[in-house]
This record gives sequence, C-alpha cells and structure tokens, in this order.
Amino acid sequence: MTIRNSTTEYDVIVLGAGPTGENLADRTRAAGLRTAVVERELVGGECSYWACMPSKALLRPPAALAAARAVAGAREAATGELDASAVLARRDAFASHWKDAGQVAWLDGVGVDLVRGIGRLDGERRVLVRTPEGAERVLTARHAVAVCTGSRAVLPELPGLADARPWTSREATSWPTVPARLVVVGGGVVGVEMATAWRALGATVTLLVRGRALLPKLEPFAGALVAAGLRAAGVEVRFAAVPVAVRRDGPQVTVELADGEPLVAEEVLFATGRAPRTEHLGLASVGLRDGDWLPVDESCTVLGVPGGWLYAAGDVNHRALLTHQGKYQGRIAGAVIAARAAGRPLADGPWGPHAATADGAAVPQVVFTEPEVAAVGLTAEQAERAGHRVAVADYEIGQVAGASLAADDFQGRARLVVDRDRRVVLGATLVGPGVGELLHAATVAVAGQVPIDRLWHAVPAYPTISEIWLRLLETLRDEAAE
Ligand SMILES: Cc1cc2nc3c(=O)[nH]c(=O)nc-3n(C[C@H](O)[C@H](O)[C@H](O)COP(=O)(O)OP(=O)(O)OC[C@H]3O[C@@H](n4cnc5c(N)ncnc54)[C@H](O)[C@@H]3O)c2cc1C
Ligand SMILES: NC(=O)c1ccc[n+]([C@@H]2O[C@H](COP(=O)([O-])OP(=O)(O)OC[C@H]3O[C@@H](n4cnc5c(N)ncnc54)[C@H](O)[C@@H]3O)[C@@H](O)[C@H]2O)c1
Repeated sequence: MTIRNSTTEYDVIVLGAGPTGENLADRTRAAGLRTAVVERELVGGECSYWACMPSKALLRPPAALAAARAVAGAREAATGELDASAVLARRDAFASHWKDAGQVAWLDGVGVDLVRGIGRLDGERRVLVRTPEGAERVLTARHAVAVCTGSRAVLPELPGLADARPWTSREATSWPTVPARLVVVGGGVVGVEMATAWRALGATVTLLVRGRALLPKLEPFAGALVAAGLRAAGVEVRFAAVPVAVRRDGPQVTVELADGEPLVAEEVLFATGRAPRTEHLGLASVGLRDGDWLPVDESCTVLGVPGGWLYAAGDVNHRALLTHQGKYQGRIAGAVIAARAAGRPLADGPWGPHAATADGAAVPQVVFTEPEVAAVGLTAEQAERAGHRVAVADYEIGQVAGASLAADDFQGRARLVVDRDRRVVLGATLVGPGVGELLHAATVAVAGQVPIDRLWHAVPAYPTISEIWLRLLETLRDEAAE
C-alpha cells in the first residue's frame, strides 16, 4: 500500500528507501520525529532486489552442495547436480518477486510515511517530488533532509557497449535463465561472486581482470585463493585482460580484447564499480554538484552545507559500500538528527553514539565465493601505510581440529594484523568454506580494541573452527619470542 496523503511538512525527509533510508527513518520516527521517505522505485532498495539478497540466494545452494560433498559419508548422498530452475525460483522468492508490499507494510508499521516518486533538493530543507502520475509535490523539513539514494553500476566507455545490452549487477542478480556462456569483466566483489554463481548454475564463465589479482582491496592471499577456487570450479580466469570493444549480433555478444582472440558468449557482465545516485538530485540548489559522491563528517552531516540540516548515509557518501555499514550510518545519522532536533549536544567523539567511527576502523565484509573470504579492519599493507608498527600472524585453518571435522581436506588461511605498540587487533582475514560466520568475533575484537593479552582468556570451544583464534595468538607469541 502506498501512503498518499497531503502532508507537506515533516520533521525529517529521507530520499531513498534502501536499507540505509529505512533504518534512518526508523530511528528518527522512534525519536518522535514526523518522518517521510521518498522512493522512486522499490522500498528495500538495491540490496533487496538486485544485490545482496538475490546474489546470496544464488550462491547459497552451490555452497550447501559443496559443504555436503566435502564430507565423506555425506558426499555419497550428494550425487546429483544443482537444480538450476529451483535455485532461480528460490532466488525470485528472496527478491520478493520484485514487489515491495512487505517492506511497505513494515514502513507503515513503524509510522513512516512513504511518498512514491523521484525526489530532488530545492534549496534548504525543501524537496520536490515528481510523482508516478507526473505531478510535482513540494515537501519541507523542519529539521533534516537525509540523502540515502545509493549507487548504481558504472559501465566503461567502450565502442559498441551501449548497444550490446550488457549485464550490470542488476541483470546478473535477476536474470531468469542460465546463459550457455558468460563473460564477466571485473575482478572485484561483484565479478567474483557472480562468476561463482553462474558457473555453479551451469554457464561456461570467463572472468576478465585488468590487473594481476582478484579482490585487490583485501589481503593478497584472499584473491589468490579465490582465483584458485574459481579455476577449480571451471571458470577461466584471465589476468591483464582488457576489453576494448563489445558487439552484439543477435543472441551472441563478442568481446574484443586488447590482447588475443575475441571472446564470444551469450551475455557479458560488466562488474566495474559504482557511481553515486546523485544525478538530477538538485545538489546545485544547496551549493554542491549533481553526480558527485556526498562527502560527510563522522556524524554523516554533509560537508560544505551550512546549518547541519543535510545528511548523507549509505553508498551515496562513499565511506563503505555495504548494506550493514549503510544501516549503521542510518542508525547514527538518525540519532544525530534526533539529538539536534531536541537541542541536545552531540557525542560525536570517536566511538560515540553520534560518530560512524567503525567506517574507518572496523568494516566487516564477507565475499560469498568458494572459498569464502571474511575480512574486517585493516590489511597488513593498509596498517603499515597508516603508520602502525605491525605484527602479522598467518595460519592454515585446515590444521584446526574443527576445520578438519567440518570438511575433509579443508583449505583455508587466516591472518591477524596486530598493532605492536598498542597490542590490539587492527584487522583479520579468514578464507575458507563457511568462514563468514566466524567474522563477528574478529569484528568485536577490532571494534572493541580488545587487548591481545585479554584475548588469551577468550577461549574458543573445542572442536570448533574458532580455535583458529588460539592458533593465531600462539603464532604471534612464538614469533615474538624468536
Ligand atoms: C551484486 C551486489 C551484491 C551485493 N552484495 C552485498 C552483500 O552481500 N552484503 C553487503 O553488505 N552489501 C552488498 N552489496 C552492496 C549493497 O547492495 C549496498 O551497499 C546497499 O544496497 C546500499 O544501500 P543504500 O540504502 O545506501 O542504497 P540502495 O540500496 O541503492 O537504495 C537507494 C534507494 O534510493 C532510491 N532512490 C535513488 N534516487 C532517488 C531519488 N532521486 N528519489 C527517490 N528515491 C531515490 C533507489 O530507488 C533505492 O531504492 C552488494 C551490491 C551489489 C551490486
Ligand atoms: N558480499 C559483499 O559484501 C558484496 C558483494 C557485491 C558487492 N559489494 C559491494 O558493492 C561494491 C561494488 O562492487 P564492484 O565489484 O562492482 O566494484 P569494485 O570496485 O569492488 O570492483 C570493480 C573492479 O572492476 C575493475 N574495473 C573497473 N573499471 C574497469 C574497466 N574499464 N575494465 C576492466 N575492469 C575494470 C576494477 O579494477 C575493480 O577490480 C563494492 O564496493 C562492494 O563492497 C559487496
């Protein structure tokens, strides 16, 4: 149900009802502020319909099958192939069949008004909404406007690409059938996850990476193990492979490369990064530039706009393009708006309730490939570049009793990055099947700045894979003793 009412003045107006906008609106409403959310497409945003949920729905069945096949005794029972149409049907259900009634009901339940249409700023605390009927509605905000409009896929400027109907992350997560051949361009998170998923569903997949490594923002061993996993699954991974032109001839698409023979496939996915959804957002009316990422301070207040009334949270501020960080920023910004509206001072020092400190220090991420990658905080290189004196402990996860029970021949590696002077964990990376569920302990250690000497007393249960913590601490101790 879309709420249509004639209210034009709110305490808070949120542009964009993705996970970030929903959480922000929930917090301001809970603080007693009258809140409206403007949404141009589906309530729930990219994450629910074309990103996290459908992509993980595609990736979970092959991971479940691989987990069964990794254990003698279960392996003998898991003899069939994936049922691609059942996987796609389950994916469709997880994307709510691209309908947002459930999330609209949630908004309704928490007392937030939904205004359908395309919003844009029109000066201080004023928003214009172009409704689906073509009318223009003016909304004003007594306290705050929050931009939570997210990001979109970017395509490189290549000859022929626009006419070749390439996939972006949207098609890659919602396509109804399995293409016989798929070329994936880009070795970032979307590229490796979607190469994993469509290969598992039966496509012949070629992954083109312009650099020399996958997942270049993570520890180098993570990308190397994911490349090995993709190759073992039958994906052709090509490094230093640069597409220079794309051509569609009916059902086939040809990708010309700077070097080597052209590739022919049914579909080509460009997983080549994101741009902010700030075009036509009226940013010039408040002294900013349409099309730019929105820079914010730790309280998610937009920089360069006086008065403390304009906020940006989620992908659009470019701090950390992840749903959970967007939701975190939404909660923080919501609390900031509520405090300012009540005339209370902000507690915006590091780790205060009004500062999104974790964005810079403790961002967790799981890449749902085979093997999975789970990482939080700084890599060793990032920690060194930031000026820390760093100690690193590496350990093969397969040597932990719990891992050998979980899978025969468990392949995986873990790294702990520690600040030698402060003796706290700065970052952790785990690679291996199912390691995503181990990540939160590391996030607690990094965000909590738990001293290493105290971590010795956090005894992992035997025989769980979490004993990797003990092995990493022992490795650190033994290296320090040498
Ligand atoms: C394929 C893929 C898989 C991903 N998987 C994960 C994952 O597993 N885990 C994870 O944490 N992150 C994942 N991400 C990232 C995640 O999707 C984003 O970080 C998240 O969606 C950002 O949320 P948001 O609310 O900031 O923006 P969005 O989800 O993009 O929502 C923004 C909303 O604003 C609306 N909007 C835009 N402009 C206007 C306007 N002018 N007026 C009104 N409404 C407007 C849009 O329609 C949209 O509904 C993935 C991304 C991709 C592409
Ligand atoms: N599981 C998850 O948490 C998850 C899953 C998917 C996406 N995401 C988020 O979504 C965001 C977007 O992911 P993404 O993979 O699109 O972006 P990305 O920035 O992670 O990777 C894009 C890759 O494309 C390459 N590239 C860029 N332009 C190119 C060109 N012209 N030719 C060839 N290669 C080119 C880059 O070198 C880079 O490696 C990420 O920041 C990620 O955090 C998260």
